[in-house]
Amino acid sequence: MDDPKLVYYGVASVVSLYALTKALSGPNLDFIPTLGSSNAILSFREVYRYIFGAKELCQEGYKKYPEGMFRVPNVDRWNVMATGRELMDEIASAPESELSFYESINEFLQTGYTMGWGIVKDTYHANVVRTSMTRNLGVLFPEVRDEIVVAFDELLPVQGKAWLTVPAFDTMMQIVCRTSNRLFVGLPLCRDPDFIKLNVDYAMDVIIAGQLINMLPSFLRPTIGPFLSPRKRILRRASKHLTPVVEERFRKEKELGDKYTDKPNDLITWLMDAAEGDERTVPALVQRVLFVNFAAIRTSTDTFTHVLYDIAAYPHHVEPLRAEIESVVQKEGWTRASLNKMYKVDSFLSESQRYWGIGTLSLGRKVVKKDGFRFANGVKLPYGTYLHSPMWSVHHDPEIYPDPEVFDGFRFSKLRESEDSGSAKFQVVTTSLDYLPFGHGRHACPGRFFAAVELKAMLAHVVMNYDVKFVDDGPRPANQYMASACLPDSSAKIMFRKRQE
Ligand code: HEM
Repeated sequence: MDDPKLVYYGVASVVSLYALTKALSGPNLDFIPTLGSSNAILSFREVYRYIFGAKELCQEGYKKYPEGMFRVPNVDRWNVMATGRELMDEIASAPESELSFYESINEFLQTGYTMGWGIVKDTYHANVVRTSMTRNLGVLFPEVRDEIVVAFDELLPVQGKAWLTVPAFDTMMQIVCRTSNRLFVGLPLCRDPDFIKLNVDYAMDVIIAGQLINMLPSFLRPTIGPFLSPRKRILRRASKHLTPVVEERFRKEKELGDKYTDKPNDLITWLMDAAEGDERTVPALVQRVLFVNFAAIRTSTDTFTHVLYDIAAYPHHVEPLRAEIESVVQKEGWTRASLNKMYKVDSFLSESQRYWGIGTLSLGRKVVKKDGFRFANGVKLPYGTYLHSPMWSVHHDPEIYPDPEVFDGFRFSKLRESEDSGSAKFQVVTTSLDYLPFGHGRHACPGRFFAAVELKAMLAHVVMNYDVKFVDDGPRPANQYMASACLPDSSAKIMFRKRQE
């Protein structure tokens, strides 16, 4: 690219194509105020600001349009942001037939191509996670705890007083993947290196493939989409591990009928019990296990890496956390019920999610009602509009959270203790219009009960067994802001040593 003219023409074509796409596609939203220019070409500066971190742009709109709406430009479309409790409440409670969570997420991930059309058509897994998985968290807690202990021991073999340096994100990803799969597929598969690796790879590859497919014009997607998708490749790898397990369970079911009472208590069984029609086949069940892994692993790993950085960045929390955990465990041991009594542990996780969170937006929806979605205030958004709420701004609003720029790991436990009988209101799993890391309303994350158990047990394990610090006693590694994502630095290293008394 020595010729500057080529660069110029290249940039000019991309800008024109982008402006043309945005101007021609998408609904007319001229009546919603914009930040920057409302002209498709001139809004390019805001597109750039959006891509390199929606946080600041949305904060500007949140201040300028409280209890209202504004729109921010993404590369190929406008995103409408709704602020204020009333509008957010309407979004969270709107039916799927009017504001669709699934259409919004499926377009982002191109789910049909990246994870199969069965997942798009039938979302029964959400119910399985919400009901069977959550119901079993108490009885399966010893397994979750065992996997955490074994995984940390194997991945962090600290000795004496020596510090051990490890890549933070990759190490936590391994531990989260193993621990989650102890509940999903059980031993020994949850520890199989290839099974872990393929789930980790899939979690990363789906996002990339989804974005690439999104760049294609719709008419090319059916032809090119499958080639860009990692689905078949990963499904083949996963089938080697899972197909014999699922086949064996189908065989026993056929042979023993009602007498098949010693079914393993895991995700595979819960899915088999709930699946119907085409979804009750071996390949569909294998794909479904992969999908639940996708929903669980990246979200939980990013969240826990933030938590780990916070332990190192705000070490004055460690002693009070240790005192709380020690006192509860001495009386009751390690159980799900005892974890529920660790208010400070719960609070630290809540605060980390409030302060950083893995995204800066929440309540992503697409208007799918043919004649548009009308809010109670009379504003009507046309069919096809993409809608969000600026979560980061809500979480940093001083009217909602006093001193929002202070990281106070015990902010929520203090609120809980000040209410009657340890109110459920300030627990990490309780979603609200003021607390949105797991969404809110109809589609609030069904896996949050499991995620909370797993991440609190990991946090408690870390503070009870290790000292943690950044390499060279440096500062907290900077987050990576990309569009609406707020990701912890995934290349930073962190140091552990055996806890010194
Ligand atoms: C800290 C970890 C996690 C975070 C931050 C998180 C966050 C979210 C969010 C924001 C949503 C969308 C909610 C909305 O727009 O209203 C969601 C949906 C979902 N999550 Fe999670 N999640 C986490 C862990 C998990 C885990 C461990 C599982 C499974 C075991 C899971 C399964 C799902 C599923 C299936 C949905 C789709 C819900 C539906 O179909 O209505 N998530 N999650």
